[in-house]
Amino acid sequence: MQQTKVHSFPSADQVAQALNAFLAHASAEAIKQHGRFTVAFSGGSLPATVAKYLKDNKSVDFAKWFVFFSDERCVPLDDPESNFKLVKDELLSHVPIPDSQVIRISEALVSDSKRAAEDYDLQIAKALGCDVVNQPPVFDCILLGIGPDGHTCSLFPGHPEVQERSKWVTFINDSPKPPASRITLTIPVLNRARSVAFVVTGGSKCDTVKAIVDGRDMSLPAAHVAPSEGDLYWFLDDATAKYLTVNKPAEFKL
Ligand SMILES: O=C1O[C@H](COP(=O)(O)O)[C@@H](O)[C@H](O)[C@H]1O
Repeated sequence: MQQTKVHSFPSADQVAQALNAFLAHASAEAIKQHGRFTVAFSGGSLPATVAKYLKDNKSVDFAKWFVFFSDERCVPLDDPESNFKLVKDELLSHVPIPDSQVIRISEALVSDSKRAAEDYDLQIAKALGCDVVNQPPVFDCILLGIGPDGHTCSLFPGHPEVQERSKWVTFINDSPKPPASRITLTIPVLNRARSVAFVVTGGSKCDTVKAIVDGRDMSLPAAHVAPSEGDLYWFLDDATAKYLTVNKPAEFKL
């Protein structure tokens, strides 16, 4: 891992402003270096925070974005539980990302999570032009949330998917948080990204964030996220970061 950078801001609104600056910068750098920006979104509370200012940022070249999902619930794409629908409603419907560059779960396979995961793996390989066996995917940025139980993506404490090291996308049919069937990126993929950013606001997960960031409690799946080459960011509000003893500047510097 290059560096862990923890930022804590007085309000969730300021977290959204910092994320806007962070993603505009990460996007511009990636496009300068290799002509596109590949970014994976989580669901839950994250898309609204990420999109709040970003959706109106005219400096971002959204036409060169390729959007993926760090996890997805196995439900139809218009279901309120769908992470794709969340990201679409918050961001994709407001910015000019070509639909063909939004790599989503195959709706025809949502009743079979194993096949949906295999298919998503192939879709990622095709979109990124990599060989899934020999060239595992390297995303420019992966945006992650956490649950109060320390889950991230659909990697839940005590579940075998957390230990998956050979597949890049796997599936779960007994998620403790509904819906039960999901697909998810695995730890090796998260740890090959050029940058990973956790976004947590609201205060209710302050103990969990403390256990992950300060405690490195490996019983919590989010503590396994440690990009080998990339940087790891935490974008927090003060209510969530209140127990952290690490340095946590309230600014994001380019
Ligand atoms: O089920 C999920 O939960 C996590 C956390 O969601 P939040 O609403 O507590 O922020 C989310 O990151 C993940 O993508 C989602 O599928």
